[in-house]
Amino acid sequence: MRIVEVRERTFPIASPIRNAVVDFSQMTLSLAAVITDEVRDGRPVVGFGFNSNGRYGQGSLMRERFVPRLTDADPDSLLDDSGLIDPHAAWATMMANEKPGGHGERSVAVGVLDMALWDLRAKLEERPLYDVIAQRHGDGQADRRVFVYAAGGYYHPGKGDQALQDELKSYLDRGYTHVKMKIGGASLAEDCRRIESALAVLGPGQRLMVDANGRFDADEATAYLKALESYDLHWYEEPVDPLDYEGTRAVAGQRTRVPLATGENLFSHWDALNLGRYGGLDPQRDYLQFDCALSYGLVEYLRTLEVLRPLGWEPSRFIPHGGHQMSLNIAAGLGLGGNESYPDLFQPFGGFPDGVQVQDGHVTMPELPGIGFEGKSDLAAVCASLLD
Ligand SMILES: O=C([O-])CC(=O)C(=O)O
Ligand SMILES: [Mg+2]
Repeated sequence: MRIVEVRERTFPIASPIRNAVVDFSQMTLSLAAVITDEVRDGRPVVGFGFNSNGRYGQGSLMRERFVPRLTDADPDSLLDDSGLIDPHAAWATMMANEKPGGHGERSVAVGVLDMALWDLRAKLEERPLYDVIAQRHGDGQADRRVFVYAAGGYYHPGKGDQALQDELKSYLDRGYTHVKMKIGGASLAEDCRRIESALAVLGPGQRLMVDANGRFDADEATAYLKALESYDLHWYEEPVDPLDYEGTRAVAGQRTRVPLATGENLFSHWDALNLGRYGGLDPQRDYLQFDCALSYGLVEYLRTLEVLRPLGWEPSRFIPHGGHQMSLNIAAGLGLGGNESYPDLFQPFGGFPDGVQVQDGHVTMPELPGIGFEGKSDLAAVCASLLD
């Protein structure tokens, strides 16, 4: 079998919301289709992938470097002994002639293609990707029940505390137990009022995460932490710039009972390892949120898990950013702590296959071949549009 063509297109995922640092009025993503000459049920087998919110579409990098490397390669060099596409070999081919370090936007372009290659691989095996991952890289058995939390609580023009409460309550009504809201885009006093409004809806039990999107320096982040300590929070996310390991360490060293979470904007296993080495985080208390769709895909994510394990980080402390089905499959296949979800945002790319309900803060993965995109009809239609 061989890859005959890779198509990509940029799609808008714009939304009139903002966090502490960016608004999403111009947000886009790249969707890619890896098309093969393997025919099943009269149709070629195609793998799909896309990046999650936050880093925009990466079509030019794919067109100029990563796709030609795949399509120009000796087709046999991309296969393993079973004669099926090997995402690890394809990854090495895409990354030929790329220097180490400087993990900017190329990690997004490769992450999109890596996702499509894993979707392809699992479809060729006619199995759910979580099974492929569990067998090849986990303990052999996937756990199809995955914790998910609802991310939202953005700043929005004219949105008051009542609207925030209504939003968060609607997530609870849809089966979520934990919800996330933004902080750092208003004064500390206003954010405290918003947090209190949210907690009034949620009740006790550390059911609220707050996300500062890397907005603060260490002193501001620590001042926020002092105020946050009086609330019963599940975690305090990205208090400082993700590359500010010293700042992370300063916040983490305050010895509070508020867990920290970070990592969605670190894009390589080296960056992750540096966070683990120098960020002062506690593997018993804190959480890591690396998102394969932004950071070179599952091939690199496996390296990240591997280098952090000796520092005490078990897969259960990883809860990826991004709200996509790829990370749901990884969570089920490798026993991660769960996955983010955006119930009302970034559609049709986020979310779950049709009919999958959130119950008691968990979803149960259906048995669909590949990642499962074809089981979500609105997403399947967008994927299919790439093949017209
Ligand atoms: O607002 C964003 O950029 C998304 C984000 O941080 C998250 O989902 O944690
Ligand atoms: Mg975040």
